[in-house]
Amino acid sequence: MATRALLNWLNELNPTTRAFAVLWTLSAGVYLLFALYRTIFGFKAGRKLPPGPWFHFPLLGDSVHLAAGNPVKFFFERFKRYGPVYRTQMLGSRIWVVADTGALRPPLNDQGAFMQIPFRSFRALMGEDSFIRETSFHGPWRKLFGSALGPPQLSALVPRIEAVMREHLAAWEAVGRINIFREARLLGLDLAVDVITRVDLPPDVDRAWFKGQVEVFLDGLVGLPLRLPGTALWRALAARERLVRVLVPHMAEQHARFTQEWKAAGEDVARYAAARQEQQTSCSGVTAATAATAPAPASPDDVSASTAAGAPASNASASNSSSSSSSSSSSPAGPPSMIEAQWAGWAAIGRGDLVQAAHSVLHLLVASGDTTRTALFNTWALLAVAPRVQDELFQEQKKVMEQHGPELSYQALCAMPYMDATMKECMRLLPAAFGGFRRLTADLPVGDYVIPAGEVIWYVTGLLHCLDPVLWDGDTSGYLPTHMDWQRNLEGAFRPERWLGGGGGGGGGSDGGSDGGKGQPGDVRPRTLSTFGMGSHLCLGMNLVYLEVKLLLALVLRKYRLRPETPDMLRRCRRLFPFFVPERGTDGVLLVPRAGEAAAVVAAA
Ligand code: HEM
Repeated sequence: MATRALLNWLNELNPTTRAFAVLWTLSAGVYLLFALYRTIFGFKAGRKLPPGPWFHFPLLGDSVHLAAGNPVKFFFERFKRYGPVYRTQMLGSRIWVVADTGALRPPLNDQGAFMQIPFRSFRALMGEDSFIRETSFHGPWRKLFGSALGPPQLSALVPRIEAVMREHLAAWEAVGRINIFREARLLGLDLAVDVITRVDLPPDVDRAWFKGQVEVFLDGLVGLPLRLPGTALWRALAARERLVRVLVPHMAEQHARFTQEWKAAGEDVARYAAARQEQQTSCSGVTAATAATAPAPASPDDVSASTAAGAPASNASASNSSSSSSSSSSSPAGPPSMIEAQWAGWAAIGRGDLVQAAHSVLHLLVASGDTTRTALFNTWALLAVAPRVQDELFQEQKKVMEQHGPELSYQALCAMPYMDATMKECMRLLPAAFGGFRRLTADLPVGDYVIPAGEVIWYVTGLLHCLDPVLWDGDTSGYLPTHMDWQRNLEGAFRPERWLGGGGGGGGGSDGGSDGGKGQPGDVRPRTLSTFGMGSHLCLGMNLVYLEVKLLLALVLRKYRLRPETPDMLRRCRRLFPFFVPERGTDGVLLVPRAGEAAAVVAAA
């Protein structure tokens, strides 16, 4: 009956539409059969495979659900249904979400797995290879990269970061408000291009044009893998070509210098790192590498290492070294730059050519561009709706100014425990990165299940924070546990004081000697902060990001209160994945001068 009705309907269509309908139905059928085949027979028999939803939207998978809704809520629902390991689909890739920190430990420490972002669009733009997977020299390479971001280097970066920020602040002050979403992106781009990567451009290339092309490139990274004219990936690939064309001739000289040094070090990362460190010590009189290399935490859930490294170390000797940590303009006798560290990594796997060197600049912009802007925006967004926290921060700034004067030096930035706590709390509630991926090279047992070698696993930051063994009591009956429900209970969820408390909920005072913040009995220090990764690939830019966000907040909050033009901006926000995108027109924040208060403090200081 139904078949006859279908045939009649088809007969009534014009030939072109009919052909199209038949083709579409056939391809949908083939796709479904293929998906079924892979699900049933795609794995070796005899293993208990983790569960997952039986249906996924073709190509898009769970990105459909995630695009409109709170992703933590979404993953928490899945966790309730399937437990700590389940199958999902994202942008054409099958992925296994793993929320069991014990099971994550080996893969996150490069045992039976390597780092790989599975999204095809990302791989098309960034390439398939990565030297970061090479365990034989990953340790020395981390040391090399880390030495470009030690306390002396960070200290030297402060004035540059501040100059860029002050320029932006002047523009916001002129109109008395900030569109925090757009402005965070522009500021993030300026910091990534002008300060972190320090791209040096030929005089005839417009920097604004260059940054515009970088934006197009970044926009194509996480999207549908469609290389069709007009798609984000298509435009990003074209932007990449243009950027590389500009960079290649201009960086030839610096790259030639690097190649010479690289050869002199026997084309070995450890020896190159040692040689650079030697030069650095003899140039500036300080050894940055020891403090710079954040040690990988012993285990993924041992976040004490990651949280301890989550802010510039207060006791680090912050030399006022003027040594450059720039990429394009550093001299070979100075400390290594981040880009040189990248080049060493590529050269070590036989990719030391100039074109790859230009691609490395883009890789560094990816590592630092959207992540930094998301950290800036997420922090602003939470603070704008939390006047209590703003006031606590202002009180802390008053003390910092009394002790260090009005200048925002590296030392002053290291003396802000409540600000550190606020940053961590923002990164816990609204992580600037949604986790990391590993491709398994060996079967991974998780509880009763086994994920086969070859599959991709994903630790979802927000879910791990939700299941924090210290904050979560195991109750799955509610909407979301209070410590993550910032959309409906901001005061209960957003509590920087947690990070100042000890294990028993003692409130402020025990972290770095702060007396800032009003702790409550429930303010227990969280165990999990995975925003910057876990295990042996813990983010190397973490201290830099903390420094940037703290500097911006100090600059703004010393003079202004932030007041959102749309007070329920956070609740109205629909798009949170992969980055928090507010509803159009709701991200305006007013700069309300602190009038006499601020002026009096500055005068006293
Ligand atoms: C808010 C900003 C940032 C966030 C949230 C972030 C997050 C992360 C995460 C989650 C990882 C580990 C990935 C994994 O385990 O799969 C990572 C690694 C890394 N990040 Fe960041 N990142 C940020 C900013 C930066 C910046 C500014 C830089 C450079 C200046 C940077 C450089 C790196 C590098 C080089 C690694 C690889 C480390 C390794 O493989 O040993 N990141 N980042």
